[in-house]
Amino acid sequence: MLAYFGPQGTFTEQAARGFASPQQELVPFETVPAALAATRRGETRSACVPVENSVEGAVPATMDALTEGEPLVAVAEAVLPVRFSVLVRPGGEPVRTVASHPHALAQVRHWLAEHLPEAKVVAATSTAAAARAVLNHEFDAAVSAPVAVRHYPLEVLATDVADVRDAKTRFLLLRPPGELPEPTGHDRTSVVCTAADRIGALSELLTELALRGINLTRIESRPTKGRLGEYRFYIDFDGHVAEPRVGDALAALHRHCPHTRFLGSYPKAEPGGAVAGNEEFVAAADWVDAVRRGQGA
Ligand SMILES: O=C(O)C(=O)Cc1ccccc1
Repeated sequence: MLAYFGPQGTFTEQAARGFASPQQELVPFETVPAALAATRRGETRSACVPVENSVEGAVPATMDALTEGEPLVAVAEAVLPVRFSVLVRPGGEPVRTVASHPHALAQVRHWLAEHLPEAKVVAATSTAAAARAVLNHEFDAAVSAPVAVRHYPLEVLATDVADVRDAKTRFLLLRPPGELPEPTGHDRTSVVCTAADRIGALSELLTELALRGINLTRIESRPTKGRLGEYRFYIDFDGHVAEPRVGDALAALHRHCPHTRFLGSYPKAEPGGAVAGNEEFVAAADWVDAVRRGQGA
C-alpha cells in the first residue's frame, strides 16, 4: 500500500500513481504528517508527499514531518508541472469564496485578482479538500488539480490557470530506512542538519561540499521550534551516499552537526546540474585502501 497526501484528486495523487506498481493500492490521508505516520507505523510500505514548488518554495508541513518522529528516507522523486482548474458547483451561483491549498492560492493570486476580485480567498488542507468543500457548499470555488473534476461532480469555470508558466512541484516517495536505491550516476542526496549557533557554522557545512566538488541543489532553513534563532538546514546535493566523496562529505557534516539526519539518496527526476568528475575521488579512495593494506605508497 502507498499512502499519499489526499484526498482523491490531489496533485500528490498524480505523483503517487507514477510511483505505484500496477497492483499497488493507493491510500489517501488528509495531511502530510498523517500519510508519513501511516508509513512509520508500517501500515503502508511508502508515502508520497510534496516537498517543494518552483514558485512558492518548500512545503513546511513536509519538512517538519521529516525531522520529527522516526526517520524516513526518500527512495524516489517526481517533478510534475502544475496548472490549476477552477471548479464550481453547477448552476452558475456567484463566487463569493474561493478555497485551495496555500501553495495553489499563491500561484493564482493575479488570476484571482483579475477574474474573481470580489471573492474571499480561504486556505484549505489540499486542492482536492477544497473541491470536496465546494461540493458540500462550504465554499463557492476551488483551485484544484485538473484531475479533481473526475472525482467531484463540479463544473470547470477555468482551466490552465497559473500566474507563472512552467511551475513545477517536486514530490518524494518515502520509506522507513532499509535498502538504498542503487546509484544511477544522476542521484540526489538529502540531509537535515541542526547547525551550532556560532560564527561560520553554516559556511563550514557548505565548504565540506564545495571542497569535494559536490553541487548543492537546495538549502532551506526551518526553526527548530526550540530557542529563537536556532535553525535546521535542509540540504540537497548531487550524488549518492555510495560514492566515496559523498560518503566523506556526509561524515564531515555529521562531525560538524551530530544531529544530522540522512533523508535519502535517490535518482533525480530531471537530469542536469553541475557535473564534477567522480573518478579522481574513487581513485584516491582506492589508493588510501591500498595504503591501509600495505600495498600502496
Ligand atoms: O493539494 C494538492 O493537490 C497537493 O498535492 C499539494 C500541492 C498544492 C499545490 C501545488 C502542488 C501540490
